[in-house]
Amino acid sequence: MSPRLVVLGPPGAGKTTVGQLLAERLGVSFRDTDEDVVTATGRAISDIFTTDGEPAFRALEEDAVAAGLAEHDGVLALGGGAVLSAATRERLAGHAVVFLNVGTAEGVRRTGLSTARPLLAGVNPRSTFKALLDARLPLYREVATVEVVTDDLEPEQVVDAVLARWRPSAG
Ligand SMILES: Nc1ncnc2c1ncn2[C@@H]1O[C@H](COP(=O)(O)OP(=O)(O)OP(=O)(O)O)[C@@H](O)[C@H]1O
Ligand SMILES: O=C(O)C1=C[C@@H](O)[C@@H](O)[C@H](O)C1
Ligand SMILES: [Mg+2]
Repeated sequence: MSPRLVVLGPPGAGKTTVGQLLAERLGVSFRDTDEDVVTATGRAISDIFTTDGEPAFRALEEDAVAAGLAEHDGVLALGGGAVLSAATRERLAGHAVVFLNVGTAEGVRRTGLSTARPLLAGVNPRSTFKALLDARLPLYREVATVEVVTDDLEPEQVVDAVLARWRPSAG
């Protein structure tokens, strides 16, 4: 079993929003590794980050991604930092992987009103977001088979762009 599509990108790129819409359009189910970590631990992601630290969250996330890739046949959204794991990047080889990109200004705008994102909770979310994006862009691109820049698109338009460019050659 293998996901039809894996969706990744930075916070606010729309992995959850667009991933759900993509699943609806394709008539398949949606799964989100952030949600899987919350379900498995019974804890909020911000609590895991604050109490146990980021490495503990990354270990849980790596397991959630491996399980999702092995068990899920619909659309699988990964946490924004999942690509930081070399093991995860290796596991993504051969999958249809959509990179939803978003620039700093729009990414901060979309995530700015939420306190649920521990990595962006500091004093300067803009510089934090930019640093995160700079560090991760090569990693997202290393594993992606399709990239869509979402800044000027509504979620349904992002879905249209993904479906227009994704060729389901792998089934
Ligand atoms: N293309 C878009 N245009 C406008 N708003 C968007 C778009 N995509 C997502 N949003 C909005 O941005 C916010 C963040 O979207 P979403 O939660 O889907 O991002 P995410 O990539 O799953 O983030 P995270 O990494 O934190 O899980 C939501 O309020 C959502 O409605
Ligand atoms: O970009 C990140 O590192 C994160 C994104 C979210 O999806 C969550 O996985 C968590 O808040 C960390
Ligand atoms: Mg999400």
